[in-house]
Amino acid sequence: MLIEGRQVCRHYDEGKVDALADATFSIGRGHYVAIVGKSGSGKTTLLNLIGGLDRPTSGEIDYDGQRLDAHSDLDRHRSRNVGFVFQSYYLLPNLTAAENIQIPMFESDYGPAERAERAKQLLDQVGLSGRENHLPSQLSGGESQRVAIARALANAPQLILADEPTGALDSETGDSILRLLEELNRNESITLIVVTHDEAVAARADHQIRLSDGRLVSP
Ligand SMILES: Nc1ncnc2c1ncn2[C@@H]1O[C@H](COP(=O)(O)OP(=O)(O)OP(=O)(O)O)[C@@H](O)[C@H]1O
Repeated sequence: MLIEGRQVCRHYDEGKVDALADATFSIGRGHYVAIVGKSGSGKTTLLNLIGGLDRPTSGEIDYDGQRLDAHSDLDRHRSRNVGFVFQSYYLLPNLTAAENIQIPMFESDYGPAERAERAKQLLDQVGLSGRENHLPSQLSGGESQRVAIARALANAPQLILADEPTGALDSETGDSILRLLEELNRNESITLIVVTHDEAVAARADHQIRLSDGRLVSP
């Protein structure tokens, strides 16, 4: 298994809010998994724990056999292993598409020429050839999300975590974004975890992790 969680809990406000309680789950290498549930059910909380953006209050999460806990280097986990895609893209408005894609590469050993070449290749890969110098304001929502996906791929991650990646897009554009993520999963064996409240989106994944009030429920 690539990711294993055992009795993972995340409480907020000194235990008054159980965002996630006793979650035990496993996700295999190369799998395509949806984390699905209503608003407030704990989906983003679980995704953030897997991605090392947050730590559990109790319980254990192992990534590729390494414990993600108070002693582990979560910065390293995030920059080496994980590509993040969010509903609202989070592109920096004053940087071009190519510059946005290069941001995570500063955490790796790429030199300037290699960074520029890699950004160009990644733009080609997400279907945006020739848009290197476009600013985010010059891109549509779907194009912005493609740039965000290219940025997620910057350091060749094993895992993509996508939090409502189609939430801000119309259904046709959303479908094309899901197809792009699914191609990366299928063709490059990147493990793909998509958070969604939309059952139709969840049904596209091979496995579902279903949450209700912070607890895992059987399908
Ligand atoms: N930083 C925080 N402090 C206090 N409570 C929080 C915090 N973050 C999340 N929560 C609470 O934890 C619960 C789970 O939130 P979470 O964002 O994981 O749900 P979600 O399923 O992703 O919801 P949505 O689909 O609306 O984004 C909610 O009750 C939320 O209010």
